[in-house]
Amino acid sequence: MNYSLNQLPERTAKPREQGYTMVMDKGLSLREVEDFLEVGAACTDVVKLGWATSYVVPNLKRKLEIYRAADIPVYFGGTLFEAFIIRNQFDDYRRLLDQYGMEYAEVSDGSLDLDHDRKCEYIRELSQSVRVLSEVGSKDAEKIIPPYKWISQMEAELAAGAVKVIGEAREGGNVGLFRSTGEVRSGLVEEILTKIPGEKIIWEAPQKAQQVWFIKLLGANVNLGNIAPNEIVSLETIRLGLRGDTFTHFLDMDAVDPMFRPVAKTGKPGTSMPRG
Ligand SMILES: O=C(O)[C@H](CS(=O)(=O)O)OP(=O)(O)O
Repeated sequence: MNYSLNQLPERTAKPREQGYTMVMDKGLSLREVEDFLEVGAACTDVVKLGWATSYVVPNLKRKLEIYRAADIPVYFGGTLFEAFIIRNQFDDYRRLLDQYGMEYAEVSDGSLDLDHDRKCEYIRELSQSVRVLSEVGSKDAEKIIPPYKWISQMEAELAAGAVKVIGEAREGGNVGLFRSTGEVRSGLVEEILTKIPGEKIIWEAPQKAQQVWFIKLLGANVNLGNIAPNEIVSLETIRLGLRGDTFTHFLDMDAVDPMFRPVAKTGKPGTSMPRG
C-alpha cells in the first residue's frame, strides 16, 4: 500500500485460502492483460477465462504465460468443461488441461443437465491432477434450486475433491444467488452458511452492491468471484472500508471522535445514533 492508515480490517496475504478475488477475463488482449496485472496483480488470486473464450482468443498460450509470470493461476470457465462433456469429450478435456499446463479446472453444470453423481465423479477424477473449483447453480433463471439442494450439492462436491465451491451468478449477477433484479437471495445465502464453511465458497458477485452485501455480511476476507478486471481496485477499497459503501463498517465507532459519528435525524451534530 502507498501509505499507512489506522483501523483497517486485516486482509489475508497471498497465497490465501480466504479473502480470494477471482477475476473474470472475457477476452482481454495480451496488452490489456499486462495493463491489468500492473494494477491488479496484488489483489487478484485467480483468473477465470470466462466460459469458452479460451477457444476463440488469439495467443492463448502467450496469455497463460503472462499470467503465470505474475504468479496468478488461471482456469478455463465451467462452460468450456460443459462444452466438452456434452460432446462426450472428457478425455480431450483432460488432454487440454495437460497441454496448457493448467493447475485449476472448473467443473460446472450450469448449462446442461448432468446427473449429480456423475458431476462428482468428474470432480473426483480431475482432482487427482488439478485443483478443482466446482460451481453450483443454474444459468437458467427459470430453474430455482431450493437451498437444501445447494447445500447437499456443495457438500458432495467438496467431499469429491473440490477445493472450493462457486455460487453461480453469471457475468450479470442476475441468476442463481441473485434475483433477476440483482438482489441477493439472502435467505439462500444464510442457509448455505449454516452448513458450508464460508472459506470454502466463492460467491460470484459481479455487481458493486452485491460485493458490498457480502463484505458486510462476511467481512473483508470473503471470497468473491466474477470480478471485472477494471473493478479490482474498487473492490479492494470496499473490502478495506475505503469507499463510501463500507466506510464506517469496520471502524470502532467508540474510538471515533463524536463529531464524526452518525447524527440522529432530530439530534444536534455529534449526537450519536445507537449502533446495531
Ligand atoms: O458462470 C459464470 O459466471 C460464467 C460466465 S457466464 O455465465 O457466461 O456469464 O460461466 P463460466 O463458464 O463459469 O465462465
